[in-house]
Amino acid sequence: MSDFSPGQRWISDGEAELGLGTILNCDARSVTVLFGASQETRTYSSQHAPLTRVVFGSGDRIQCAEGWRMTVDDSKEAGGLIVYIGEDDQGEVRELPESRLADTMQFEQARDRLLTGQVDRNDWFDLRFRTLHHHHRIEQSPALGLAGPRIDLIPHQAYIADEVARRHAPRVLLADEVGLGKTIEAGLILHRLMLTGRAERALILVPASLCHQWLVELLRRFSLEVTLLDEQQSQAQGPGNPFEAGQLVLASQDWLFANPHRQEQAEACDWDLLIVDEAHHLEWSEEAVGPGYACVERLAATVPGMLLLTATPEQMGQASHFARLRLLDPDRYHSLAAFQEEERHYVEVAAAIDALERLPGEAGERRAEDRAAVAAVVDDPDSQALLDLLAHPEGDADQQATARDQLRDQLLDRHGTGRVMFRNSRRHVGGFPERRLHVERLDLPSPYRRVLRRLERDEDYLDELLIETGLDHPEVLVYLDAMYRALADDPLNGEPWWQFDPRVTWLLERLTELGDDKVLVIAHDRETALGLAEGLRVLGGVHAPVFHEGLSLVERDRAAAAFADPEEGCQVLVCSEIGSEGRNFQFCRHLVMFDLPLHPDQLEQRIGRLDRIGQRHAIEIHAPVFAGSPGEQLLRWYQEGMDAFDAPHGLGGELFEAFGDALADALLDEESLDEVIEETRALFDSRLAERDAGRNRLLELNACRHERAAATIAAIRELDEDRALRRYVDQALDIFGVDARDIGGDLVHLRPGPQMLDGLPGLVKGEDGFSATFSRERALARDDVQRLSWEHPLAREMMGRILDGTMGNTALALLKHPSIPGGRLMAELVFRTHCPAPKRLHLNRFLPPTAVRVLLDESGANLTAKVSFTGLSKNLQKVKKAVARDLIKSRHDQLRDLLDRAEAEAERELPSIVEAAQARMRGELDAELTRLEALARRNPAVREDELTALREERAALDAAIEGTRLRLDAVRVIVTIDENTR
Ligand SMILES: Nc1ncnc2c1ncn2[C@@H]1O[C@H](COP(=O)(O)OP(=O)(O)OP(=O)(O)O)[C@@H](O)[C@H]1O
Repeated sequence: MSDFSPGQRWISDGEAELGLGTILNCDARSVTVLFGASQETRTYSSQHAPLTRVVFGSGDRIQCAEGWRMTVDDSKEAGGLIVYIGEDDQGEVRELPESRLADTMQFEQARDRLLTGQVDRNDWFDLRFRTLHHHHRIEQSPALGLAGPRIDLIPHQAYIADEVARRHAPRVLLADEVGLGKTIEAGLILHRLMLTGRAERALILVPASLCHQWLVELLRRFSLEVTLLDEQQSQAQGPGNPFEAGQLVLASQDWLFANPHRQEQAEACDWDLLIVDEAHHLEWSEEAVGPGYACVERLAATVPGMLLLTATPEQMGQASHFARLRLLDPDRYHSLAAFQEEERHYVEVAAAIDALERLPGEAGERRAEDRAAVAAVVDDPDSQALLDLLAHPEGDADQQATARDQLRDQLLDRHGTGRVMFRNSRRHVGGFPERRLHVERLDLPSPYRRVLRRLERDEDYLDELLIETGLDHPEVLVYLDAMYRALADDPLNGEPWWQFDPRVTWLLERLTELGDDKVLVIAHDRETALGLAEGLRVLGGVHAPVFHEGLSLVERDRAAAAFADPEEGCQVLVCSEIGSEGRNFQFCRHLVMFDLPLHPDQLEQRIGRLDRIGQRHAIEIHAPVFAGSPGEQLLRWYQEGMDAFDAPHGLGGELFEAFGDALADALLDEESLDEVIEETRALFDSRLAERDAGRNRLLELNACRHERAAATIAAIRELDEDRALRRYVDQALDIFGVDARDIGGDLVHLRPGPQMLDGLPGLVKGEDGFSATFSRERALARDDVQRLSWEHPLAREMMGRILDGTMGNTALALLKHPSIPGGRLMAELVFRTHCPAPKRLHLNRFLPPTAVRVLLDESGANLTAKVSFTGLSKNLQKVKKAVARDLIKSRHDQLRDLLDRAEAEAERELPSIVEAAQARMRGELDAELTRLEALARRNPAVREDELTALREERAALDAAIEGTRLRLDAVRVIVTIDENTR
């Protein structure tokens, strides 16, 4: 006999998402149900229909198909149908037959699901509670967003990422020396902003040659999937705005800067962050603004956050450097003259910081001098008090250490470009390999000699040559092969340059000598690189891929990969100057400068391909030069004028500006060259001394504050070593149906199981899955292995699905306990704080969803403090769903009562949660606000909009936290059974 009658409301146990069903017809064999909200009809066997009758009780809110709502007081039955009686929102008493209930009524809340008999597996409930617990912990970690990426923990990077990513709409210039990890820093900042909800959309503009490297780094190291956009992709997108194609869009500067229509489309989008790599190419001068600069300037006017990356900020001159700072903050950087004046003052500040480190020191003149040096730059009573404490001869050592740190931080905060620009140098970071220069003097071959001799004899010939070749000065003198090619019409210049140029045979010999060692060759010009590769092939049978700006991305990546492969790869890669910029070749230690660049920063860029984090050997720089040629003079200028091959010093740009023209004129005249070298050296030495004392010293001190870096790294390590992660992930994978197999060596292979829930990142049914490890070190050693962390997309997806969905929000379990008789009921309820606020406020750092657990026995006594979640959970036994549903039906009213009581118990906890969150928020933001306000009075690098944003943020957070409510998140019914029940 069936219990069904037409018009009754039932819900599907297996497909609750269909919504509320209505019985259409039924007989002894089958029952047909219409699910109106989803327009689906299902027919089941009457005996085994997976359906649960929906019955509401007193206090439940229900909705009529016409839209009005009421709170149920009572119910009656008429012709097999329930009629609910209660008050509508106007206070009017109404009746509502169940057949008139809205089809769309949601059963997502734990209470509704439980009372309509929808119970999940017991272990899902466990996982839900644990998810809430861990999520609450992780969201408050100071390492959030920095702990997941697969990178080594390097202090200056951790410091910059933490300092920048905590700011509102950060706008900074990341200007570490070549190869110190600016891409990694930008990736970390982006990752943290994304994870904390402070940024959702970013546009990343990089030179074409680096697009693929960025794409791979962001994916492999940060698990960030970006959309690579080019003209072909844009056209394939159809008529819409192609920049809307993804949250993170990566595009080549070469493409965008040349394409006004695409620029307009990029500007029309809402971005939170703009990242521009190799930003020294954005040219600006008072007379002319380059197309790249103009494009970025327009974007900068609307995009709130901006990261500009360059290793050589002054490569295009100081004015151009200033112009880039202006992009970041036009109010602060309005006058180049004022900026230069400010920079002069940094020497004084750096001296004060050095003096500070020595105080109190021995009594005497030195102490007085040091004190005076600090006093000269201190102009407020607080700092003065710190100085007094520090300089006191009998002061307490610990207090003095704290005062020293505080005063140093204040001085760094208040002076210089430190807030806007971060520049770490090798000198400051330490631990980089030695560089060794090997110069090979070769005889000038006659075709080159012919022209140079004539130049020496005939003063007018240079002009003629420039016109004839179309080359610039001094390129025509330094790149003799290019000059030779340009004179191709000369009947004497019949054979290709590489046939007679001794650098080619010299290189072939070097390659043989070096055996298996990889060799990177850089030549200034693309034609030289191509010709050289041909020469190597024809004259020596050596295959050398060429890497230059004319190649497509795919071709370039193929060439780089062919070189990188440790076993199969070729020994040598020939690159042109621009083609190699930003690329990672630290697996190689021999660099051949086939010729020399004309700008010291380009020289440094070349060496930087190898001298990068991860380089384990001394770097061997091989430079073949023609004896007595302009190329050799240029080498002397670099070597004798500025020790350019020894280590980066960041002064090249200034020296080039001062002496570049004189050098060009002196390349054919040894005597005047000696003078240029002497003058260059003098300026270099004095700038070096100033740098150590002044601007760069300040920048360096500011680019990595060691205590903060250490604290950030400690917080990351804490998450790395969190043993709960492995337990949690194992449990979650099991529940989501992912097979996890230990494959040794700290590795686990994850494969989709037959019952896997769909849509997990990296796991597609029928495919193989991926290998992963929890160990940072293992993940760094193996590119093919992913690193599992709390921030891995798979962990985040599983946690998100649980927290945002209904999974495990109801359960029923049995408890067998010697001291509790059978047949008793308990309810374990988990309430969760609910505090709606815009994502960008990142409210979770102060008040992440917080669980309040309440355990009641059937009399309503609160057992929460006596019985812990884990203590209880491990003694519970699972039960079949059908049995669970019957048990719930039979204890319906009692359960409703317990749910109401529990709510009142939980509410008692709310004020202390709110108070604590408010205290945390105020403690942190008030301190930050006070610091910024104090700073803003002295350092114009603090933007007014930063202050306003912080004040608004504090007010918005205060209001949001104040409005926190508790909601029932999950409920588990526990029924006790006798000891001897099996
Ligand atoms: N924390 C890190 N962990 C692992 N590898 C790193 C880390 N930092 C940097 N590297 C590696 O060092 C190399 C240089 O880093 P990156 O490319 O970010 O430097 P850069 O400063 O942007 O260089 P360039 O000035 O040439 O553009 C890259 O191969 C990068 O993967």
